Amino acid sequence: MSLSLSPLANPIKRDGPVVLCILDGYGIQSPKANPEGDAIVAANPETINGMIAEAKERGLYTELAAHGHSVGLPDADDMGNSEVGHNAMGAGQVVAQGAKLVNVALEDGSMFSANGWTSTVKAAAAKKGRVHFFGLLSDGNIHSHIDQLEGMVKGAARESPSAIFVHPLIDGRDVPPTSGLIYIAKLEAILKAVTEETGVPAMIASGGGRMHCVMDRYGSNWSIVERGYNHIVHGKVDEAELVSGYKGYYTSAEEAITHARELFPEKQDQFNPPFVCVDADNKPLGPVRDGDAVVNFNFRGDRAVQITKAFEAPEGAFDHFDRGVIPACLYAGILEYDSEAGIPKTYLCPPPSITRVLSEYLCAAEKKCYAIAETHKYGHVTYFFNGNRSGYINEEIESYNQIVSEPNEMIEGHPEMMAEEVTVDLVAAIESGKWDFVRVNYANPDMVGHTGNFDSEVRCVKFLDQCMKRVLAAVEKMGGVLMLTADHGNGEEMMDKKGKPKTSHTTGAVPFAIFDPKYQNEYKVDTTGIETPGIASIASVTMNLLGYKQPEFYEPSVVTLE
Ligand SMILES: O=C(O)[C@@H](CO)OP(=O)(O)O
Ligand SMILES: [Mn+2]
Ligand SMILES: [Mn+2]
Repeated sequence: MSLSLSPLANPIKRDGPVVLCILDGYGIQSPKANPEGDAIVAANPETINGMIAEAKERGLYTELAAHGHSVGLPDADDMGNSEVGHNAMGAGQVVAQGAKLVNVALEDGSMFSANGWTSTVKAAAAKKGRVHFFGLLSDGNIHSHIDQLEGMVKGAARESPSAIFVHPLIDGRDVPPTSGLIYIAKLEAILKAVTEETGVPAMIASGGGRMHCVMDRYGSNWSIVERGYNHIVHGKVDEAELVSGYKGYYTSAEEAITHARELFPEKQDQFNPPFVCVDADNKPLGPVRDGDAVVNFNFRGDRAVQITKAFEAPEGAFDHFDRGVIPACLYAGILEYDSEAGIPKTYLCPPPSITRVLSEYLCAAEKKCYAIAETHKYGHVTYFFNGNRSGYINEEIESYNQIVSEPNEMIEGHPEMMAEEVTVDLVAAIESGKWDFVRVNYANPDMVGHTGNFDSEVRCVKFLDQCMKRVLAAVEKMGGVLMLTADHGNGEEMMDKKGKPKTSHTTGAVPFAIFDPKYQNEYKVDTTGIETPGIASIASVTMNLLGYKQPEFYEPSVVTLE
């Protein structure tokens, strides 16, 4: 199939660029949610609301679905997330996502006969090695799912390894902020049943909070990865963690987490310190040894790539931290995380195949494309947007810019984050006249949303509104067109029904508004005949605004040209 696009008979003509502005986590509250928790409404962002009001008046506005089946998730009520949201916007197609593919491979058993499994778990077990699983312990279904872990632990036990060790990272970001012990109890029950039924000893060996141990992304803070590597591989808790009476070494995960809660009541699960489970002689239960298999059970790539590098890079080819004595283990990821870079080398389930993405078409049409975000979301507008591929499609006509983020992701005290720097760069890109298509992700509403701090979220939305004023002015000055939208909801639900802080994403729809100062009624936003208009439609709209028809297999455009 060729990548050439057919031109529209009557394309709209504008001098300036087409801009896609993604306010990450900026959703529309669903009627079921707590209205008191809507920080976006509370912030009353005048510029954004004014722009949306104008778009509504002109017929240039709609709401788009950004969760569940609209973005390829297994269940209709799965909340949205950045990976699937940016995949959908950038690919124009809804593909069955990793969450679903892993479920299928577990249900039909194909995971257990594939090479990924036999060359790691089965191979280690055959030599009486042990099998380790590490990853995010929850049913958030954004990075992982506890049911998938259960399926794999059971599958591993059937191979009769000498032991199974799980190193859970507690969540509190995709599930309620301090719900970790609920999942730990579920996991303990699973492991107990497996041990009783198969005779293979299965236990929790170490763990920690996801944002403090292991799950950094885009190289923002490698010390998070180091901390996780140390508790998983070496059964070691860094000295710096042993403060205020925290011991680091406990007889069970429950004891460790309970103690951390008593000592640090203000910490959410996401930031729980690392712990290592020890026996009666204070020896770690399950550090990684030569010949063991290690499975990362997170299916989403952004926060899985760095720890994978730490496991896979040979001696001398890794300089992010000192890994100590590196065990010769057999490592696998549950899914392939980066197809371009080939990470990981071994995986248990093939990833979704996301091909023929918007960027490929635009590059083939020689449209000049610019992408920008701060570090925490940089890969979202590049790697996720391009179908989980790192790097450029065509470096000669594309430029991707990363504004370096503060390494701390708990930014409630500084909800402005790097939005000012992003705005300065974005305005310059729009005004440069160099680009046909500019895309930007503003991280704030989502990242601040994950702190569960309502007032910070309000402050962040107010600040973004100031930024948008300058962005819209630049678009107007250049005679361009801007689409304002989001990848999923978050900031519109900062409290649950009981008024408690809510840190997770939502199932809310997102706004889709077109700002087009030179508009002369040439087209309209029109969703007639589209059953559930979703954010995957945005790729088609982008093509239309640039003068092309979208390919037939793309989701229908929500724009009709007159
Ligand atoms: O922070 C993350 O990893 C996820 C939530 O788990 O958020 P987002 O999908 O917005 O990146
Ligand atoms: Mn997001
Ligand atoms: Mn998020």
